Amino acid sequence: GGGRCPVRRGSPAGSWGAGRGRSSSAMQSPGRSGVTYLSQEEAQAIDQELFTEYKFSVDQLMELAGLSCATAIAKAYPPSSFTKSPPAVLIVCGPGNNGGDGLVCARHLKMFGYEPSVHYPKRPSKALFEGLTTQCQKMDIPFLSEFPSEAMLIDELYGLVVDAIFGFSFKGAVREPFGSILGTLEQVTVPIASIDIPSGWDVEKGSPDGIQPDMLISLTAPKKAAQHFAGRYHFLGGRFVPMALQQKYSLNLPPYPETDCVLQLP
Ligand SMILES: NC(=O)C1=CN([C@@H]2O[C@H](COP(=O)(O)OP(=O)(O)OC[C@H]3O[C@@H](n4cnc5c(N)ncnc54)[C@H](O)[C@@H]3O)[C@@H](O)[C@H]2O)[C@@H](O)CC1
Ligand SMILES: [K+]
Repeated sequence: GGGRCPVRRGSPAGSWGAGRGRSSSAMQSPGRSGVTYLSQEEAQAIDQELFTEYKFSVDQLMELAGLSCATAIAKAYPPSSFTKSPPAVLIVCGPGNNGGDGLVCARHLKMFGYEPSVHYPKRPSKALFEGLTTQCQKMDIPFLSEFPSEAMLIDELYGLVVDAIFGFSFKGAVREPFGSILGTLEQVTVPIASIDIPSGWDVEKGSPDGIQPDMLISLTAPKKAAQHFAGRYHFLGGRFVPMALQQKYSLNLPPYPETDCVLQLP
């Protein structure tokens, strides 16, 4: 592991749909390639609006989000790129909806021919998460009761780690057991694919000392922290934001190709 490809930066800004919709907030910042990078507050406002105004259920969007993540992972790390067969993936799930995305992602990865294992140390007692857990268990996806304490062990057993610990609601100093887990993940050499936000990163400012994922799958729209992402693969997923909502928040999302649920960002 170790060697990472140089980042591709500096592609022309505003290459799609620039100027569409109205600018709803002076806080927004266009990232490289024109797509808007959201503040934490904006991400949470869009989330709320999808549920309250647009009447989506969490289950629906979580399914689409998790499927997007598994699809993006399969594009960046096809099973043939793993040194071992079947391709083993460790998915670490946190206590909120980001962790739920991870459970859905694990289930789809299994369907795609991967061998996922899940570590899920803080499980909310809600029917949604219990259901997602049972679905995984019934598909023979193992749940590890202990997190491997040595990074080397993770490197030996898995070809990829999926970080589904925290998403856009993360705030403050990391509490246990996630501090130790992230400390170990900082030392692994196999690639890390982070769902929505690299966990432990400030949602807007990032974290130079935190984990450095090789892949980031931004859901709905990238958050400001994504501007500090230096890994090889940045994908957009969660192709479920209605056009009126895209326009209200001036998301300026690039068009997804054909029927794809993910899109690689420059
Ligand atoms: N709005 C959207 O478009 C969608 C969002 N989804 C996912 O939902 C995520 C947001 O989910 P949530 O709002 O549930 O929150 P998160 O999953 O981001 O995290 C919140 C959880 O982490 C805990 N937490 C926060 N700060 C912590 C700290 N410093 N130390 C330890 N624990 C901490 C909280 O107590 C809470 O349990 C998104 O990032 C995305 O992955 C998808 O499931 C569906 C669609
Ligand atoms: K994450």
